[in-house]
Amino acid sequence: MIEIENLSKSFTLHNQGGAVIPVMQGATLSVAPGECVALTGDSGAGKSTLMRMIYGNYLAASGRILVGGTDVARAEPREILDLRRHTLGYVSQFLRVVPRVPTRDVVAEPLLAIGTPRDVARARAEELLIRLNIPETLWSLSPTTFSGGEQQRVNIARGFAHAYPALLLDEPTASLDATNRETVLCLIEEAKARGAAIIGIFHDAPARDRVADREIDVSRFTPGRAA
Ligand SMILES: Nc1ncnc2c1ncn2[C@@H]1O[C@H](COP(=O)(O)OP(=O)(O)OP(=O)(O)O)[C@@H](O)[C@H]1O
Repeated sequence: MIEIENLSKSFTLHNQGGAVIPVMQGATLSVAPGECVALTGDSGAGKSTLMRMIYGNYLAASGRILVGGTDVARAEPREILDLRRHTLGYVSQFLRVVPRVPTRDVVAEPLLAIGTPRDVARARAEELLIRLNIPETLWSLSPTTFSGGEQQRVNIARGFAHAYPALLLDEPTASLDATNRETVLCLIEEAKARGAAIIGIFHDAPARDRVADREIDVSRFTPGRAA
């Protein structure tokens, strides 16, 4: 479902004389449907950078990133948007809040975007909001004023609303209480059971051990570092 071959990436620091910093070299990995692969490695190894390249936020210098047959490294912006709409979900660490949109619609939006009937999309959104303990009194409010933890749970609900065939999870259990953490782990297990290919970053080691089938140490792709 996800196949990454020989991926390299450098950052050009335009505000520092155009210095070119290589951060990744020869990254290769694949994730099958129903499998969860955890990215590990020290801080600065390149875990988030790899995830952002898979999502099409960062351009790769060379290599291939196949997600459901689309090469993200070479895709047109329109293809990337299509891929994100139908195939590839990304639960980042922070909710990007659109002012004035009610929480229920923030969560339902990925389903509405692919033409799901409004009542079905709303029912799924409500199911997730209940599971993630967002009180019903908040559903009609914009999450702009929510606490950090509430925003994170809305973000997770949104990320799991549509049954994406491929899913990127950046620290999905970070700073959650035990009950909500358990719910997120169950959502990941359910996504695997329906065949989603998942790549995750989990600093929560017990969570990683529970849901990940394999670990890939990204340090082995860091230029100048031994694996
Ligand atoms: N936008 C950027 N511009 C320049 N350098 C960057 C940029 N983003 C990341 N880097 C560099 O790329 C390297 C990898 O960073 P990345 O955030 O992917 O590491 P990480 O493994 O996710 O670390 P952490 O566990 O601390 O989040 C680091 O050396 C970082 O300084």
